[in-house]
Amino acid sequence: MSQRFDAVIVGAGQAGPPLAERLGKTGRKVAVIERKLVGGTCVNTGCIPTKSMVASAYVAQVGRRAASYGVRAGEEIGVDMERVWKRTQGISGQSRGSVEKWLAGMTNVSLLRGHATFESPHALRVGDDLIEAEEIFLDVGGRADVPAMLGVDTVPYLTNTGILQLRELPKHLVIVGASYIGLEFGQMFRRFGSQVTIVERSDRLLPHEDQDVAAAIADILQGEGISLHLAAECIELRGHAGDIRVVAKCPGPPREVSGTHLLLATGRRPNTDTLGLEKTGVATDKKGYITVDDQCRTNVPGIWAMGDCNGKGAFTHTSYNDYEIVAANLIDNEPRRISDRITVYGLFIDPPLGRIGLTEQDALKQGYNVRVGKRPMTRVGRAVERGETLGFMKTIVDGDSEQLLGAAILGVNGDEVVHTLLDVMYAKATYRTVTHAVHIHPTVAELLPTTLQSLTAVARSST
Ligand SMILES: Cc1cc2nc3c(=O)[nH]c(=O)nc-3n(C[C@H](O)[C@H](O)[C@H](O)COP(=O)(O)OP(=O)(O)OC[C@H]3O[C@@H](n4cnc5c(N)ncnc54)[C@H](O)[C@@H]3O)c2cc1C
Ligand SMILES: NC(=O)c1ccc[n+]([C@@H]2O[C@H](COP(=O)([O-])OP(=O)(O)OC[C@H]3O[C@@H](n4cnc5c(N)ncnc54)[C@H](O)[C@@H]3O)[C@@H](O)[C@H]2O)c1
Repeated sequence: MSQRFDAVIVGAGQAGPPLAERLGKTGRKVAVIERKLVGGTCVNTGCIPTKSMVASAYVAQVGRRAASYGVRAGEEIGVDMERVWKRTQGISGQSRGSVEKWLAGMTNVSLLRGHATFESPHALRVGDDLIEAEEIFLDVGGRADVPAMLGVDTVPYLTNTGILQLRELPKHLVIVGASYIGLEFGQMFRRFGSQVTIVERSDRLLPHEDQDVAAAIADILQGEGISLHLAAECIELRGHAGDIRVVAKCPGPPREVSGTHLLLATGRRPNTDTLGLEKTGVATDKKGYITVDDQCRTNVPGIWAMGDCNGKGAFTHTSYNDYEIVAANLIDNEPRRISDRITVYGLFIDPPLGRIGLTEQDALKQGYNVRVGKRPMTRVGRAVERGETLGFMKTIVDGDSEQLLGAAILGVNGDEVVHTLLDVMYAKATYRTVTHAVHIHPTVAELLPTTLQSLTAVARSST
């Protein structure tokens, strides 16, 4: 059967549903095509389930430290993975249900179930149906990228999807990849009670972060008993379920770690390989990310790409912002641009890292007159009162314009506190806006003015 719509959105992740609502309200007849679970990665296998599990892991950790707060916690802390799983599935399921209900209530919007592939630039096949539209918006997201390691075809492994279904605690979880996914899962499973080993090919954690930030994160994780094996390349997988070995064959002599379970957290790839893009002429880069301009338009008129699949961001907030950019330009005649976006993300280990703008190393590379203000969390009253003093606050300022270039807040509430500085950056105000502001006592944010009053010049060679 052939059906005609004014607009079709492929993928009901973070950008698709809000755009459907806006387009439907303009009077367009809209179809949203989803092949699997409404809500996409974030709701079902990403942010929401992982942050729910991070919360369980946090409670376990606080429980272990209860005596230091003068609290008698009773018996030894134990984690019931079945209940952690049920809680996580409950939260994720509730969120998915909300998106389903939201979509169902939208004016002029139909949800079609199935995998969409292009037949031509303005026609998509979904099962037996041909869906045609002048405007097509791709929000197809991505999935775990599994490298072609030796042994990967025979040795059982988990990705972010499978690990969320574990209902028993792994005795020893080995993780390949020490970035967002590897570190968040690594710390939470350690706190649940697993032995955890993380194997990473770079010679330090998080090479895109400043050295001091990466080193502090390594200390935090090692302090909880996580083993880090860095500079591990040419990885070969060996063994079988329950007895898995990860062998790094270079550089230097082979090094082997073994465990009961294996998580591959080695990056993501876009879901563009099964879209039939070759029938549209839509350009992609060599990794398969759809090439878009500053308004999320592809090179083919009438086709847009939003979210993880365009490679301009890899977060829920960047995907949602892509929707805002498309809606602003297409519906509101407002020239919003991807390039106006300031880098912002959290790494949800505990304590969390809140990051905005440039790192110190990147600011120096870009030739700024860099000034850095730093303060350890041991000198933040609120952190001391809470007994959570790991990490530090770091602010990076351009000495010429006095504008904030970036910040890294690794510490209790760092993921929230960093927004104080982000909004000042969006306002293009100078850092003195923060130093002149009166903040609530006792909070972590109240020490941002003091941190900014301690700015010192950084020489180019210091990173
Ligand atoms: C473990 C993990 C934790 C994360 N934690 C965070 C976090 O804390 N904060 C954060 O900001 N980001 C986080 N992310 C990233 C975040 O989940 C993604 O950036 C976000 O979900 C991207 O949204 P999207 O709409 O671009 O794509 P997705 O959410 O992936 O949605 C794409 C949708 O398209 C559907 N689809 C794909 N191809 C087709 C097709 N051909 N036909 C029909 N439907 C199709 C898919 O089924 C999917 O539902 C995390 C990711 C992972 C994996
Ligand atoms: N807090 C958050 O916002 C959050 C949380 C989880 C995931 N995410 C999103 O998910 C995406 C994917 O996260 P990720 O951590 O899987 O990927 P990533 O691309 O950030 O990091 C992959 C890591 O694996 C290492 N690696 C890759 N191949 C390897 C190999 N063959 N051997 C050893 N090490 C190898 C890389 O050096 C890198 O450190 C991120 O881009 C992020 O946007 C975000």
